[in-house]
Amino acid sequence: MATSLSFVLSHPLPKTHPAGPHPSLPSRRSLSVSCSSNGSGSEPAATHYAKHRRPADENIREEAARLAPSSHGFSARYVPFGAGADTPEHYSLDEVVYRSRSGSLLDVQHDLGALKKFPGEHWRSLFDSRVGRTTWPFGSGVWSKKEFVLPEIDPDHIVSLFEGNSNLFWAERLGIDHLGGMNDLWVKQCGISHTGSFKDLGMTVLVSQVNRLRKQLNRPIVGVGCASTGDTSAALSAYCAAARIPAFVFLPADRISLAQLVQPIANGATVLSLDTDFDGCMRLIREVTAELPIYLANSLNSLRLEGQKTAAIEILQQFDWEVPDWVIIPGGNLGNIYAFFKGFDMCRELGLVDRVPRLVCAQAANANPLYLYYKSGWKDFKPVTAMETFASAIQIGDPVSIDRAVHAIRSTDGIVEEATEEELMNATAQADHTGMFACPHTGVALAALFKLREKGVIGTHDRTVVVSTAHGLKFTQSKVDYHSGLIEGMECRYKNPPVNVKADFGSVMGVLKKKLGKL
Ligand SMILES: Cc1ncc(COP(=O)(O)O)c(C=O)c1O
Ligand SMILES: N[C@@H](CCOP(=O)(O)O)C(=O)O
Repeated sequence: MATSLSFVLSHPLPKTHPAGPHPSLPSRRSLSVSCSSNGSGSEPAATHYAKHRRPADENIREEAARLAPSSHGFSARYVPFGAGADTPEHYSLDEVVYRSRSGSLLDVQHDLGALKKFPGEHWRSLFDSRVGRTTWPFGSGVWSKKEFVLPEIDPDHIVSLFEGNSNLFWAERLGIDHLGGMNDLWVKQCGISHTGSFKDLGMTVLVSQVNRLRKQLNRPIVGVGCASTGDTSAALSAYCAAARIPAFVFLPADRISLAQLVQPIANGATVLSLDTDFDGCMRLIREVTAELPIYLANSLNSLRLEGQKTAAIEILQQFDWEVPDWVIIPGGNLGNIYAFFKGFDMCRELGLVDRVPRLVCAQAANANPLYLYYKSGWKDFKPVTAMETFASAIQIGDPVSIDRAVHAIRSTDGIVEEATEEELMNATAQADHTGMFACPHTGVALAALFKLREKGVIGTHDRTVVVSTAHGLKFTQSKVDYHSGLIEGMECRYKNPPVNVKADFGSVMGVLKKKLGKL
């Protein structure tokens, strides 16, 4: 068991753990410790607090560098997706590699043996102790789980905007009014985030690793690039701007929202608006990154998913490490559904929880290759040409992570559901009427929930989490269209258009009396 001083400083242990004391937080960094843990479980006298503010000329990154070790025995590497711990093919995370020798996807494989030296209770206490702090880099919901994410990176190379720690709220009225009295319905607000989507969780990890490659290992990486339906590019641009790394984004012209388009522009990225769809942009960025030393930031790069999986760990944490029954996630390129699976499964494997929830992947009917594959009994996967959908960020017909998604669904006795344009827009509007401001992708997940409730698959008292993937404010045009009732072929049943009224007392009173009469 580790006994070095530096290890103890970066790994507070439960008091009862034989490996050593559990310095209460957050001031463990200012402990004037002069001895290492002796493994006896007794509290060394030296663990008295001297709570000093860091010197005025030192920032939190420098403070972390002074106090934290850069390595502590945990490690991770790339392996072909689905490979076991004994695989002969593996790569250092410092290599620039996106595919295995046979062309399959890669996965980040952690040394679970090393992590298992500590019981689940240790990890639960450690992660809980870091929530809501400003200690670098643990103020981030992603980096507060650093040992499960990128254990070997030096905190000094981390590029973080203190992402994560997003709200998981009880959707009381939505459950009662619209879902037959569901009383344990929750929404994980991954879109209430720095750039307005869950992509921040993955991008902090990917850009941090690039920062390490450039700064520590002097690799000639000239920038980072992605194809995007709007959210990946926004996150990439923000994190690259924070780290002074050039960003290159390939966007399908006229297929993303104005708010999403303006994000990379404002953050100083090189924005290429291309006359093709997302799948076309994806093909181009893969060709370009094979040719130029531009690092690929799409979720084909499995580093991203290491950050995204922390949203699943956060959900468990927010439920005091109780496992929900269902988690519903909208799917496009299909990295995120696997990231959630990985987060949940890692916690099961390491004893933080004893099972995983059932996962539902929700797709827009206009871009539903996973749904069709699922319906075929997993017999026949065919990419589709994705049609226009209000859930524009998931308008993807040839998802890169198809194999990862199938694994996630099958391993959790999961389900794939789809939502038509009318279903997703109605679900969004209904949720909004209960106080949310859901994006259309969240609408897809909500519509899937409505359907699974109607079919009786999800029960009234099942603890269910809907993952909201982006902020509704990025997609206001869809709401304007809906509430104007101007969408061709759509009833817009829950529309609530503004009333144009003459600015005189009588007219205003007339409108209000009519309205009050209906309440
Ligand atoms: C807002 C939003 N929701 C859901 C998704 C789907 O995530 P994934 O591509 O990982 O399936 C994306 C991106 O594709 C997105 O931007
Ligand atoms: N919705 C995504 C599509 C690309 O997905 P990625 O996870 O592979 O980057 C986006 O916002 O661009």
